[in-house]
Amino acid sequence: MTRGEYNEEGVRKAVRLFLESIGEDPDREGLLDTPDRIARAGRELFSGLSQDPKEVLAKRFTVDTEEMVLVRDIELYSVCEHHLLPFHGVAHIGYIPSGHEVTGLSKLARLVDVYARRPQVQERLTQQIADALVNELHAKGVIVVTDCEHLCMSMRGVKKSQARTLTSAVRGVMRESTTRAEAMQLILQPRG
Ligand SMILES: Nc1nc2c(ncn2[C@@H]2O[C@H](COP(=O)(O)OP(=O)(O)OP(=O)(O)O)[C@@H](O)[C@H]2O)c(=O)[nH]1
Ligand SMILES: [Zn+2]
Repeated sequence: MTRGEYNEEGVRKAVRLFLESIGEDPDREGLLDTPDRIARAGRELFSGLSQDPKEVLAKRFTVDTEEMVLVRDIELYSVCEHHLLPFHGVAHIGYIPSGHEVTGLSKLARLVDVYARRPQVQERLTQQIADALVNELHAKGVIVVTDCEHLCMSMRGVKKSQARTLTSAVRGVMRESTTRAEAMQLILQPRG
């Protein structure tokens, strides 16, 4: 299925209809600019839909290592596809490069955003990050762990504000127990 372009006018109309439908007056002063604000904010919040992870990981360089690279506590903000409410937390990404080929550290954080800035479920987000590192960077092994709070579980519904959801995706040589244990130890290590 092909995706459409982001349509600001469509979002403006939908937000106006939404406001009317919840019993609000979209023409009262405080709400007059809201459809336009949401249309502009949505362009940013859902920008990942039009971004290609290949481009994010296209620039690479060589470093004399085939040891694990791990960036942890990468902030992430996404929107759950069931309620369109935010879920947010952190991603930890570890990978073992292939042929000394690495990506810039910031690109790992950009990769998180490519997949987070779209309607998501946490499990898929985690897997997509891991798969991009295998497919585009040809990483020999990858571990991605995400740790998030879902507002659909805290501000409504079951209202469990302390609940955190952790999901992981492990690929290639990172599945071996010693390598995986090393990565988990780095992820769980208290901040120094
Ligand atoms: N597996 C998974 N579930 C999610 C995620 N984000 C939200 N959910 C869940 O999606 C489910 C949707 O359940 P439904 O029964 O269709 O919707 P609902 O009636 O609004 O459910 P409640 O939240 O239990 O009130 C809920 O259990 C949410 O907690 C996610 O990233 N992964
Ligand atoms: Zn939800």
